[in-house]
Amino acid sequence: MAIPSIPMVDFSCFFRKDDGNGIGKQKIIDEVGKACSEYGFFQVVNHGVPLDLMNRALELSETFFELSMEEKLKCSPISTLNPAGYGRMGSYIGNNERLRMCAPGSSCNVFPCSPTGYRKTMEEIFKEFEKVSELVESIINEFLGLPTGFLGQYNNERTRDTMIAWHYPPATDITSNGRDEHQDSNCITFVLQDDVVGLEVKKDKQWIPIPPVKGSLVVNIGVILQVLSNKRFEAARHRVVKHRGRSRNSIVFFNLLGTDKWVEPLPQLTREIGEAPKYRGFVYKEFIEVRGKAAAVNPPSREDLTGVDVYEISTKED
Ligand SMILES: O=C(O)CCC(=O)C(=O)O
Ligand SMILES: [Fe+2]
Repeated sequence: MAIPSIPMVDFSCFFRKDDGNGIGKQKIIDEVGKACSEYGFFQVVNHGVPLDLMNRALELSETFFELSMEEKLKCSPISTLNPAGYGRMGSYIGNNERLRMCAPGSSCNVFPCSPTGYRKTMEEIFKEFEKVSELVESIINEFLGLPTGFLGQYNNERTRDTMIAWHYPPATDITSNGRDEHQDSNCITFVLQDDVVGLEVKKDKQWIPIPPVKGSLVVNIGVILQVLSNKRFEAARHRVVKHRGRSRNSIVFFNLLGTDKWVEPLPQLTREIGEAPKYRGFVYKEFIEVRGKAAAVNPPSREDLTGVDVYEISTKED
């Protein structure tokens, strides 16, 4: 049986002045909506993030992760509560590594002096990711038939957004595990991958590889949009499998919600059209706490498996 592939969408008409009567944009809105409903994933080209900036960010990240451990550890988070900085998954050398950053200008950011220009490049691409995430959010807003600008006004705290540069050393005989199967706990995620395969999405119990395509970004839906959309969209489960011969670098941008936000299936997609909500409402930070507690019980790498199922309203009759 042929392995299906996730849809590729071209956003160029959103950057042209001559889209006639908007037919081109409507086609893209429909394609994005269909991809989010069927896969929770798509790839996008002509998204507005400059290609040379994407290449530079990946190259500089690769150079950073090649530095000595002593140098990299100088970028450790400034406190245990600090989200930004260098970290390894597990304690042994050769394991997956990451450099996490908060919004440019945030006092929690820790950047290396070398390679030169790394900080500037990462801050630049962070800003570009913010723009493309606002565009995708507005496309989703249209597809769901919400009042113009509704999702943008609801999800209006950009200071919480996060970006992670990942480095996955090659697979060994002991492990090929890059990231365990998980759902993202945010609204929308953007992945810039280098040319090494590894990212996979689960669809109908089958793992579908997401091939690297030069100049493209991978977009995936997080659990918050799954709840808001009353499960019209699924936050697909995905994982990273390490390559046998090569290391892989990616830069992942997470569009996150303010921690005090109330999350529930939107009334426009439930009450107002006579549809039963599939989830109970919750405050976003409550969900983060639930996940944190689960992580304390389960091995930490399984943390992301805890989804929003705990808020699901059972439709079975007792
Ligand atoms: O590195 C990647 O391609 C994806 C990583 C990922 O799924 C995540 O950080 O949530
Ligand atoms: Fe993820």
